Amino acid sequence: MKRFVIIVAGGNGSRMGASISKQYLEIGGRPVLIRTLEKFATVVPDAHLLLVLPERDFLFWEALCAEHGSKVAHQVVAGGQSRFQSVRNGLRAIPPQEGLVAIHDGVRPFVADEVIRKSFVEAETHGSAVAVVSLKDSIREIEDSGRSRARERQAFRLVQTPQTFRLEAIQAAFTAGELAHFTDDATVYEHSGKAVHLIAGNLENIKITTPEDMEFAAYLLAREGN
Ligand SMILES: Nc1ccn([C@@H]2O[C@H](COP(=O)(O)OP(=O)(O)OP(=O)(O)O)[C@@H](O)[C@H]2O)c(=O)n1
Ligand SMILES: C[C@](O)(CO)[C@H](O)COP(=O)(O)O
Repeated sequence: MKRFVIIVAGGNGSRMGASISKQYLEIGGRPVLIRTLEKFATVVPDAHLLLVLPERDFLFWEALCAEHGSKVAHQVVAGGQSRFQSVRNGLRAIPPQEGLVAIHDGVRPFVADEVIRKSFVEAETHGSAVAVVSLKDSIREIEDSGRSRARERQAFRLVQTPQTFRLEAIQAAFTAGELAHFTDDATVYEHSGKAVHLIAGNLENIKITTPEDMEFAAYLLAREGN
C-alpha cells in the first residue's frame, strides 16, 4: 500500500521563546526538523514525504537544507493558523487514493525507528495506529471547585506522534470543522466515528517545546552517539 508521511512544522514555537522557530534550532549541529525529516526518509524510504511549513519560511528552509547538505526529497506545503489546519493542508495536498499516512510533529526527532515501522503495519490492519506511553507519575484531576482528586494512572496514556491512518478515512475526518478538543489527529479521527488503535511509543520521543527540552535533546543525542 502506498505510504505517505506528513511532518507538521507550521508553528512559531512561542513557548520556546527563541529568536527562530524551535523546529530550526540545532541539536548536535543539525536543525531539529532536518533530523526528523531524515529519520523518516531512512526508516520508510519508499514513502512520499510532505513537510508543512509557514509559507514565509519556504526560502529560509531551502537555504537551511543547502547549508546542512540535506538532500531528502520532499514536498513543501503551506501551514495554517493551528496544528489542525496545518495537518488539513497536508492531507489536502495528497490526491485521494488507497494508502496509509503517518502524521508526525516536526519537533519530535527522537521517534524510534521501530515505532514508525509498527505504526504503518498496525494502521494497515486496524485503520489507525497512535503512539502512546504510560505515565510514571501519580496524577490528579483539578475539579471546577479548585479541589483535586487522585485518578487511576493505569487508565491513562500520554499521546505522541506518529499517528498513522488509512488515508481516505483521515482525509474524510479532516473535512470536519475545527473543534477546541482537536489537539491531535486521533481526536479528529475519533470525532468521525472511528475507534483509535493505540501502539507503544518510545519515552525518548519528546515534543521539543520549552528551553529545557533542548538540553534534554542534546543529552539524548549524545547518548545515541551522534
Ligand atoms: N499552526 C501550527 C501549529 C503547530 N504546528 C506544528 O505542530 C507541532 C506541535 O505543536 P507545538 O509543539 O505546539 O508547536 P508550536 O505551535 O510551534 O509551539 P508553541 O505552542 O509553543 O507556539 C509542531 O511541530 C508545530 O510546528 C503546525 O504545523 N502548525
Ligand atoms: C499532537 C501532540 O504532539 C500529541 O501529543 C500534541 O497534542 C500537540 O499539542 P500542542 O498543543 O500542539 O503542542
